[in-house]
Amino acid sequence: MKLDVLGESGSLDSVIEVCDLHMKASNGHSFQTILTSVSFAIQRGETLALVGESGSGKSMTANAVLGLLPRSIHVSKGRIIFEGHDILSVPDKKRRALLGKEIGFVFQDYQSSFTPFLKIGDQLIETLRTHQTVSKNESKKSAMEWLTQVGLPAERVYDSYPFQLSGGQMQRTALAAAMMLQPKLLIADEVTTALDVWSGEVVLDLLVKLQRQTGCAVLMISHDLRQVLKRADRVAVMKDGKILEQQTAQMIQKHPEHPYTQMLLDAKPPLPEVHFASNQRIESGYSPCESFDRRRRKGGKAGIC
Ligand SMILES: Nc1ncnc2c1ncn2[C@@H]1O[C@H](COP(=O)(O)OP(=O)(O)OP(=O)(O)O)[C@@H](O)[C@H]1O
Repeated sequence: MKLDVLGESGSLDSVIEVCDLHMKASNGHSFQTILTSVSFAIQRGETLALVGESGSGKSMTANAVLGLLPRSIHVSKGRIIFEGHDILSVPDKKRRALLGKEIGFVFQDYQSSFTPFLKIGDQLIETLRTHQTVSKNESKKSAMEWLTQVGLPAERVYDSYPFQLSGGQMQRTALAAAMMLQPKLLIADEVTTALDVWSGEVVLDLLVKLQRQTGCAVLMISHDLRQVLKRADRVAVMKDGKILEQQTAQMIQKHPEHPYTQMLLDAKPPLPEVHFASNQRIESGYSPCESFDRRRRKGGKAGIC
């Protein structure tokens, strides 16, 4: 079902529109409201950040877009329009076809992005061939190109098992896997949470670089206002399942309207300067972020570089 959303949203350029979304959670006896009247739209090439403290409803909003809500949670009101399709009412088969191909996603838990006992290259090929009619050789070429795009030594990562990659490398590989299908919308949910600050900054810079190259829309989810102010075009500040204010990143920084936004701004500590170019390849030895990442994961997996 393709909807004509012009007139309701006022724009045909929106890749995604979330309209008056309400959600409730059930504990088996009663319902608790977890999201109230959440609305936003993201245009092509634009990044909207949902920012707020833990439990404010950021991930559930993203999960609703992805159709990945837990059984205990349901949408009680509202619509989510992706490229003219109301994805809350499209058949499961159609939604599964959209996922990955047209809506890419990278989550904070990079470990679960890959099957542990399959080599990265095989997994990337499978992802590509699930969504596109391409030969194995073409898939390999494309996978290698995208691994290079995220600054990784493509040959070695392609031939590695996930356990042979550091956290930063895994998250970059997950970004490559999401972007190689050239989605119209990328959802990046707390992609830096499991990384050290340095690796996290590199991954976010790569995300911005790839977005500029492909022109996709990005829904960036973070609890860290300082991270998103550097990269988002617009910011929606969430608390207790509601959007308190939604403005350009510049306006949020200079003229926050809500006291809670001001509190988040006041609370932010300065970010350390990262002098690692996001597109820099790691030819040999560990990059500072990978070394740091290895140290952080005591007795962890050997990095591959
Ligand atoms: N499986 C679940 N069943 C019932 N309620 C849930 C479930 N998962 C989350 N919630 C509730 O939904 C609300 C929104 O949670 P959500 O995970 O979207 O918050 P968040 O802003 O993404 O937080 P975080 O940054 O910690 O992930 C919270 O009140 C939370 O307790």
